[in-house]
Amino acid sequence: MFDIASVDCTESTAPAEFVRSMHETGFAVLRNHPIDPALIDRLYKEWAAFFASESKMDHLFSPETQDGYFPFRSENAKDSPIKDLKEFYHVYPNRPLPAGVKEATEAMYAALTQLGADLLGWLQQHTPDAVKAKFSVALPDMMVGSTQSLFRVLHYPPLADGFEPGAVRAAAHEDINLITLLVTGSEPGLQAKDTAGNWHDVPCDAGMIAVNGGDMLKEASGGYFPATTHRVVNPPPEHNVSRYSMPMFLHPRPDVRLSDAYTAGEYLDQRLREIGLKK
Ligand SMILES: O=C(O)CCC(=O)C(=O)O
Ligand SMILES: [Fe+2]
Repeated sequence: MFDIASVDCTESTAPAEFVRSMHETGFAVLRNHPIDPALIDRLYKEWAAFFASESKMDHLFSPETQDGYFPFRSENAKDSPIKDLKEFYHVYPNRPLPAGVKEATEAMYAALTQLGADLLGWLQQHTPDAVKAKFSVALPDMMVGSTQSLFRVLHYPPLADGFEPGAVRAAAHEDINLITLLVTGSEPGLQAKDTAGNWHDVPCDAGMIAVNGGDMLKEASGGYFPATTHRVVNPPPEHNVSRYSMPMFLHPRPDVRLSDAYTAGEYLDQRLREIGLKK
């Protein structure tokens, strides 16, 4: 049974239901959450204009700081030889942003950081004591003072004629970080894999926020919270349109100890090399 909860954040049962779903499936979907729908709409409009403009090339990413614009086909999933069919922009705090998106993007970054801290509080509260004992500090405290969280704005363009066989919008992968808050895509396509290897559509209507656990949460919890494999499938030929989505990857401070084997900083460096974003 792979039951991704659709959690109404205003219900008293929300925290426990959220944590059950994160344990059993690695995913949960939030309704009635505190992120302003008008801000979500504004962001999608402003970023669509950015990706449609030639001036996006003036904002090419910096290999050192990893912020900025990553052109079409920059990234491959770990162990995948084929680049994904996407372009994206990486937002980090205290880095310049294109003028047309700056204000709303900074507001969204702050709002998702706050929501993420609240959700980590829910996880901390409803994790069994034996698992909690593994955390070097409480989960929300891992984020205090962190400037590492990454807000990624993704554009998957319509598929071009004759695109490389086997290429997909986003190949199967796990996220690296603690938890991801995904301001849901403008189009369907996100799927999560259960432990038997079956793929399930992640239910995300417009305005919902999908949450999933990453490798760092799995590492810190000794596997109690899985880092569920997910992917974005290509659209059917009769509906070949752009898709936008906006994941916020919550990253602890680099000095935070995840496990006996790794600090968060050591863990991140290793994974960025594997996905071709760092040399
Ligand atoms: O576009 C999506 O819905 C998911 C993107 C994703 O999984 C990622 O960027 O890690
Ligand atoms: Fe992902």
